[in-house]
Amino acid sequence: MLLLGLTGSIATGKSTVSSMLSHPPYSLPVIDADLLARKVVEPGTSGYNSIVRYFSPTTPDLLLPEGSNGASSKGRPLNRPALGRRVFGTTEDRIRDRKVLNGIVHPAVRKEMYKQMVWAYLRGHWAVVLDVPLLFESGWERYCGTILVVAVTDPVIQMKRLRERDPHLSEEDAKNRVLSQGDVREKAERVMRRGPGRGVVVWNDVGKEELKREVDRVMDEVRRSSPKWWGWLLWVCPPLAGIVGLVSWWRMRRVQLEWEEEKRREKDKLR
Ligand SMILES: CC(C)(COP(=O)(O)OP(=O)(O)OC[C@H]1O[C@@H](n2cnc3c(N)ncnc32)[C@H](O)[C@@H]1O)[C@@H](O)C(=O)NCCC(=O)NCCS
Ligand SMILES: Nc1ncnc2c1ncn2[C@@H]1O[C@H](COP(=O)(O)OP(=O)(O)OP(=O)(O)O)[C@@H](O)[C@H]1O
Repeated sequence: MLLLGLTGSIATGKSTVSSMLSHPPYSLPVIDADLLARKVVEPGTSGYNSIVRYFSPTTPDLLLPEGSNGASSKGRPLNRPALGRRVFGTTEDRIRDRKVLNGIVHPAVRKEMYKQMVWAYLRGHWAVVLDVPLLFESGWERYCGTILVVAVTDPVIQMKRLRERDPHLSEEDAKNRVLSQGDVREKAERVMRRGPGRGVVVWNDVGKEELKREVDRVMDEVRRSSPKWWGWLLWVCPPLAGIVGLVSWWRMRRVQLEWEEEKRREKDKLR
């Protein structure tokens, strides 16, 4: 089964693309990391308790008021925009707090993702989509046979779509969110290093019709490098699937390390 990583940056169109991939003619199962990241911090979970322990002394509005939607005997839900204001941004304390939050949420999300991947494999799907906004930042890159980056060439389009979709965000909040992630154009360049069919970019600067055509174009490329019959062969022969998975992991790890080394060298030159 092909692990098809789907990433990009905030509001570049990942959810729109994942919805296209989950419908015919693709009908692929989608594992949505954002959705899981919400589930693992619901009141009563250990993720919720850790967040409340660390953030509540310094964030008075961390929880939604009593009687709000989702409140139960297990506690009041997190006030996500307030927590977002605490962790998104480029100052030292925001970066530190973001790391703390990631350290609480990411391991729990990974566990849920493993469970859903096994389930998709048992059901015989030729591929499963891993919709992970922070795919490169969280180290998932090497596990994916193919990575699809949804990108826009113009950051103004990204900000405009973000503010139209989330009108509750101020311009500063929206900027802080965009700046909290790696540049999507750099992600697009990075993914191409993986080679044809292993790294693909869907450009999403124009309308949704054009986006659909872009998705069809890149999925043709993915299918050519990972045809259905190959998926079936791996399914009926789990040891072969294990070997192929290991080889792919090793090759993609090399691509990842080479990229990181190159970026380190570039930074050193600027010092
Ligand atoms: C800070 C939180 C509570 C804000 O919640 P809110 O509902 O306002 O935003 P939402 O979760 O829908 O995220 C929107 C987008 O922000 C970006 N984003 C989310 N978390 C992070 C992060 N830690 N670093 C950089 N970007 C992030 C992603 O592109 C995401 O798609 C929430 O984003 C969170 O818990 N983040 C930490 C967990 C995480 O990394 N989630 C991403 C997938 S694993
Ligand atoms: N080609 C397009 N033309 C016009 N609007 C678009 C296009 N693609 C996406 N959008 C809109 O832009 C907004 C952001 O798209 P989407 O939610 O798919 O992004 P995302 O990358 O999943 O965001 P996030 O990282 O916040 O989850 C949505 O309101 C969506 O309808």
